[in-house]
Amino acid sequence: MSSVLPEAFLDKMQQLLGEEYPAFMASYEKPRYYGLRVNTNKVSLAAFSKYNPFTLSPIPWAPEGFYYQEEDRPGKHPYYHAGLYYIQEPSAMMPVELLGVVPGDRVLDLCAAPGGKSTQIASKLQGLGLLAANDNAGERVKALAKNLELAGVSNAIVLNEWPASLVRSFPSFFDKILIDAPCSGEGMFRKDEEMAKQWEKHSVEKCVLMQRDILAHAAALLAPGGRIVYSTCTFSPEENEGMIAEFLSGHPDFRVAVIPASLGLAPGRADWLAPSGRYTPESAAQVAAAGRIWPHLMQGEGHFFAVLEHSGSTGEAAPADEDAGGALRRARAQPRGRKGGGGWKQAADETELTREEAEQVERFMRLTLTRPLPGKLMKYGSHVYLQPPGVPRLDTLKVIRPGWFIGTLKKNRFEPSHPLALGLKADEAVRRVDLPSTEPEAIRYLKGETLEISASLILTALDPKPDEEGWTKGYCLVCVDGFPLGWGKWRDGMLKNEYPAGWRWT
Ligand SMILES: C[S@@+](CC[C@H](N)C(=O)[O-])C[C@H]1O[C@@H](n2cnc3c(N)ncnc32)[C@H](O)[C@@H]1O
Repeated sequence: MSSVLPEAFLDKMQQLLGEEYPAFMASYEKPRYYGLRVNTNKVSLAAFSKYNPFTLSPIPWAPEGFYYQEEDRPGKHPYYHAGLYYIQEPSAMMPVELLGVVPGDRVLDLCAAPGGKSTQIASKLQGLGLLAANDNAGERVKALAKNLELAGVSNAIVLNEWPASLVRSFPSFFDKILIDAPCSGEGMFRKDEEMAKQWEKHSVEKCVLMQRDILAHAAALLAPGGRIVYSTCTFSPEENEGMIAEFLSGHPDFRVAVIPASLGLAPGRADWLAPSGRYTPESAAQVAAAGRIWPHLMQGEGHFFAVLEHSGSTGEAAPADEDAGGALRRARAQPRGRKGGGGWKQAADETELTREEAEQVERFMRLTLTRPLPGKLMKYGSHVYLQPPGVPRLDTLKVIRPGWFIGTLKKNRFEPSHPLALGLKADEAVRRVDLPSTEPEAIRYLKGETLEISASLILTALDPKPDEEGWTKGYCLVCVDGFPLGWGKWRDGMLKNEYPAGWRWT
């Protein structure tokens, strides 16, 4: 593999690493690592270990993360379609671990597509608080929305914005912000040879410009006392230590928090920073507290991480042992800013359902679900969403999902969405059918086939069971080993397949 690495990159790494360079180069001849992360929003680790069909071993820095073997192919299992895990490079699980998310936090994932870290944040939130997942790339943001829906996330909004535009709607709003920055990707060359081929000498300078802009706006989006994690998958000091030193020089109310030694990270390389007019010697010295994953030292691809803590509105540093929820409580006490003017995408009152529309949704819920769902009902066009509490007005922003997409208003009826099915627990549906993952029916369902299912196989969480004739007829949640896959419509022994075409097993 080392033959595809660009000469200029190799020269640079040799200069930086000195004696360590041969060990670094030897890592390119070793196979890459494969990782998956269990979605604890849907299944506990203990329950997953009972069902797990793969050969897994734990990733030391991520409690929900596991290495798997290449031949396991977890993307080709019905559990993938139930959103029970996300396939993610092991090092990429570190930034969210460092963010210290607790249920109830307001979290912004600023550069979020395709959503690996957003789904991890959502697992940590456990359905409480708010995740705002944003990416400025129009195509990539669609994958982000889909991955959040597959993961069954009900408390997220998805935005397609530039950071500067977010500041107008969310000034000093978020308790935690993740910046998984666009970068020159040098740490990914072993995983993806194409990235090595695309690397060019000037990519670092281009990325630095983007990173500077993103970091500056993130500071304005953070609540007093909040935390930013900045991460890249590249080695270049300009995009890492240099960027952080520069940020600290312009933002004296932030400091780099020390990363627990138990995570086993190599330190930030303050010694790689030459004197520069862009940062002070004091800021440069602080970056030693940042962390790096080196492919020759740990079982993952190359990454950089810095935890940036805001000192709090009083100007005093937050106590080191304060729990992450402390930042949240302080932040909650702050008055929140409201939107700025200009460029309305949809007037606020257009998002309200008419009485008839609200009744249609309510009727569906009563007939199909065992309990009402929390959140504020709203519509964008004919699409109905449940928005988590605490979201300010979004009408100046490009909104991809203003909340959990639960269904569509049709003429005189409400049609449930696929994301609604994926965000439910099996016992929340009045009717469900449970397909074993070991039988072919689960895959036949995922391929879009109609299934023959006798009435005796329609289960319900209602106790006592409904006694009216024909209760088994209607929308039925199709599950694999007890985990929702999607909707079917049952009638007279046939389960009409409602699995959407764009999601099907191929
Ligand atoms: C490293 S990738 C993010 C990967 C993602 N966090 C994950 O775990 O799946 C960086 C992302 O930043 C986005 N991006 C680039 N410039 C941006 C900007 N100015 N504002 C917001 N997002 C940006 C890119 O479109 C890209 O999707």
